[in-house]
Amino acid sequence: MTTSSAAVPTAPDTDALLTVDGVTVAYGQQVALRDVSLTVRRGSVTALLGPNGAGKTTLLRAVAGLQRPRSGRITFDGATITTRPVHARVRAGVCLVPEGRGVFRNLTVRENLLAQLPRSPRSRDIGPALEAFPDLAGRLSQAAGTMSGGQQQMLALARCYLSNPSVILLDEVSMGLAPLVVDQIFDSIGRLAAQGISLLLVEQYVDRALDLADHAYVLNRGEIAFAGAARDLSREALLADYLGVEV
Ligand SMILES: Nc1ncnc2c1ncn2[C@@H]1O[C@H](COP(=O)(O)OP(=O)(O)OP(=O)(O)O)[C@@H](O)[C@H]1O
Repeated sequence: MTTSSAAVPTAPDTDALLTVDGVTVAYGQQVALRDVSLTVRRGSVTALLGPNGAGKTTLLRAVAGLQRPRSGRITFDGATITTRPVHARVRAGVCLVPEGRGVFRNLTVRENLLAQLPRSPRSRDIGPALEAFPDLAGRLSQAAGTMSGGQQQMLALARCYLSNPSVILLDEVSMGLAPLVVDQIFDSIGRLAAQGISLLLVEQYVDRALDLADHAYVLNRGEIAFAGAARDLSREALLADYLGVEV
């Protein structure tokens, strides 16, 4: 019997940390994601771009376990996690910084950080977060809701960081912040990436996202319109070719 070249198995993508494979998500009759596939490689930054309503938040929520796909598969670190509950995904190393920050406004900075940790007293150490986000160290007793938007966003990042993630899903972390503060946030997430944490970055500041990213995907109306190297995607091409906006 002869073997054809088509029968040669392809090597598994050992670089892949997170894989979204043919995922469809619908809200009732409305399909928000249609057969979407995406890979986040170990130690890489992946930008997920697209217009309002494209399905970016829905994709992050599906990966985090907040939205059940209608079909398709999500794998993380070699295991299928499509139907695993949120807390199991956090424990495995998947953390979401949601749109709107997701900090407890009435709790202090210290309480917000402690709330991220397991109950066991031995593991109640918020030191690593304060080392990574030193601006929070002087604000431990301050109610999170009384801090600036940028400081709250830092706290949201610090909370994620404490769960010792392998991948952080960032949903428009720069939303509503002044340009100088956006710089600080990007510096912080650049430092997380430099530590080897993979990032899946949904961002309205396309240029900044593409500067930081290795890979990029463009979602449009629930479908992938571009997948490739971030350096191959300019802001102009994104607008003109994928979103149909004259530039
Ligand atoms: N809870 C929901 N119920 C019904 N439809 C929803 C719900 N959440 C999102 N959608 C719809 O799903 C589609 C994708 O929304 P999604 O928020 O994922 O897009 P997005 O790309 O993150 O947009 P934005 O940049 O505005 O946040 C949109 O048409 C939206 O109206």
